[in-house]
Amino acid sequence: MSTSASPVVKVGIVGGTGYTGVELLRLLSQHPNVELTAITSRGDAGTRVADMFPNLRGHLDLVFTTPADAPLKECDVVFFATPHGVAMSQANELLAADVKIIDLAADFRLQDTAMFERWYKMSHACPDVLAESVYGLPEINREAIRKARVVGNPGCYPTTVILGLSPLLGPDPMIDVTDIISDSKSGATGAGRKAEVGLLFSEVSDSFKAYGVSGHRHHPEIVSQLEGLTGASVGLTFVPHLVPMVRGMMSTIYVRLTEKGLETDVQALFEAHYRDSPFVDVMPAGAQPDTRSVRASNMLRIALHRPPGTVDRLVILAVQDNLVKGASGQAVQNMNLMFGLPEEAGLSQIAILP
Ligand SMILES: NC(=O)C1=CN([C@@H]2O[C@H](COP(=O)(O)OP(=O)(O)OC[C@H]3O[C@@H](n4cnc5c(N)ncnc54)[C@H](OP(=O)(O)O)[C@@H]3O)[C@@H](O)[C@H]2O)C=CC1
Ligand SMILES: CC(=O)N[C@@H](CCC(=O)OP(=O)(O)O)C(=O)O
Repeated sequence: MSTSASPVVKVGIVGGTGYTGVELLRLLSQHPNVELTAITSRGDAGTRVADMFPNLRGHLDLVFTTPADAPLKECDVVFFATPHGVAMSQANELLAADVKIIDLAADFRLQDTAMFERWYKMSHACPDVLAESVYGLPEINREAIRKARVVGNPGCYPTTVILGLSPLLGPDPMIDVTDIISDSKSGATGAGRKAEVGLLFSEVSDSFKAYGVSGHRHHPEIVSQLEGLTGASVGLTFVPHLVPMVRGMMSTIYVRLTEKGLETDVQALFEAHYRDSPFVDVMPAGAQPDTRSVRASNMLRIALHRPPGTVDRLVILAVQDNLVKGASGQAVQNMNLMFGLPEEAGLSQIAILP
């Protein structure tokens, strides 16, 4: 990285043709401190990036290269916008060349290798690198991310659930941590750009369904982070849904307040907790955040409700763009911290309405 008054970070992206890859390209091509150096595709090597993605015409003059030909070792940081298992196979080689790594997949999210192997059906290629990696959720791990060489960017659902609950946790939590319910919904880009019958327009549109109810790989990721924040066993019912929209994610989280929580002004608690977090907006009590209000921006909006019918129920609404705060925007936020840049650099986009 150059160290002039306006430092420049040389960036490589493995997996530039997918949805999170093109979102990284959109954000990084406008970032004031980034020089995009390498972008890979196995199937489209030789194609100009702006020919595949016309939104980048005039902003990016690069050609896809194969991962083997890409000058990844000349970069300061490489983003892996690839399926699970790709980043860990190249991590040691890149680290030896002094290249930092941000993985958008799950190779560096679960510290327990047995748990990783159970959920992802592959053995971990570099447990030593996993042990030094940092879970890339800046709002809970900001200082550790600043010093990290390897960051495991969170899954999209976990970002909404963990940030929706984090102010309520700690050794003496405000909620009953044994009984948390998250009813979560994602747009179809959450499943990536791959060709699959279940993702066809005719299958997804004009319909609405739950999936992964008996087990989803984000469940252990969320639980392990919540347990780290509270130091106790967490009981979570997590039900993801696929909704007929392109981008956007919403988690509706149901909890029961403890005596301590009932005595606390939870609205003030959330506002104080996120006062210095530029990408978490705690809306006024009773507000109704919608996914449109965060579309294409790195913002996660939260609102708290105390619905009638019980004395201790708190409902937390959390919305984000799954491709931005849920993936590529969060990855850029992590890069900013790792390179001593302002956390908001390149991430000031306001949501698109309508
Ligand atoms: N979509 C979302 O909302 C979110 C996704 N994620 C995670 O981010 C990662 C990327 O997701 P997404 O962009 O949606 O996925 P896509 O399926 O849209 O894209 C995957 C990309 O990886 C490349 N690729 C596939 N296999 C390999 C390989 N063996 N070596 C190198 N490159 C490879 C493909 O490019 P090519 O075939 O051209 O080489 C393609 O560019 C995934 O791990 C996903 O789970 C995380 C949070 C949210
Ligand atoms: C709608 C949809 O299918 N979403 C994906 C989650 C996307 C994501 O964040 O997943 P990773 O953990 O793979 O990074 C799913 O449920 O598998």
